[in-house]
Amino acid sequence: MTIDVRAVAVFCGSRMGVKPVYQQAAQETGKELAQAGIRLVYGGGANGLMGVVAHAVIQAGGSVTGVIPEFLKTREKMNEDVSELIVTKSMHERKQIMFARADAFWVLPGGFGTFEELLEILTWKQLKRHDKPIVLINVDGWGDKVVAMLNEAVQQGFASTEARSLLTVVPNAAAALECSRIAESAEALGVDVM
Ligand SMILES: Nc1ncnc2c1ncn2[C@@H]1O[C@H](COP(=O)(O)O)[C@@H](O)[C@H]1O
Repeated sequence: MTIDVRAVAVFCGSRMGVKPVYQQAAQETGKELAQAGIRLVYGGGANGLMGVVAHAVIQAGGSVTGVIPEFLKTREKMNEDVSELIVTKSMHERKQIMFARADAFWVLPGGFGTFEELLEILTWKQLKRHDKPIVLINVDGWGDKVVAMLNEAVQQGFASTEARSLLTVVPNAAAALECSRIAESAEALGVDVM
């Protein structure tokens, strides 16, 4: 049985990064979500890869919820083109709303903010605050060092192999979609695929 993932939160850079392949992957991700009828939940900005993903969803006829704190409206260039725009009072409120609205979390290339979002959602899962799929889309090896850092934490005895297995690493958005659905389906069946 496959359960529909209705909304995916995508964490990614508010900058473009240096390789064109990052933008291509962001575009592909947006298109993939729209074609699958899955709503994008994201940080609400028009800048960087965040803006590229949102634009690609909109272009492909999909739905987008942007969640942006008041203080970032200018800095991250609030995206007025989205289907639903939520302006929050704080970063904490933004995180809470994005968490509540998403059935899965996908991570594309990004900077410190993206790392923070990934680690927070992963540690919430480690602490059993949720059981939603978390998928890192490892565009052109971008995530290799992030994954190496997590593996090193296990090797040094600071994290369990079980905790490490809560993050799935895939090469592209099509694979992210597939494993998000498999994970949802397995949860419904009570099967442990992690
Ligand atoms: N400390 C943070 N917590 C949550 N989100 C954050 C934080 N710092 C920045 N962000 C947001 O993350 C995305 C991407 O940031 P990059 O640094 O470009 O990866 C952006 O929406 C930030 O507002």
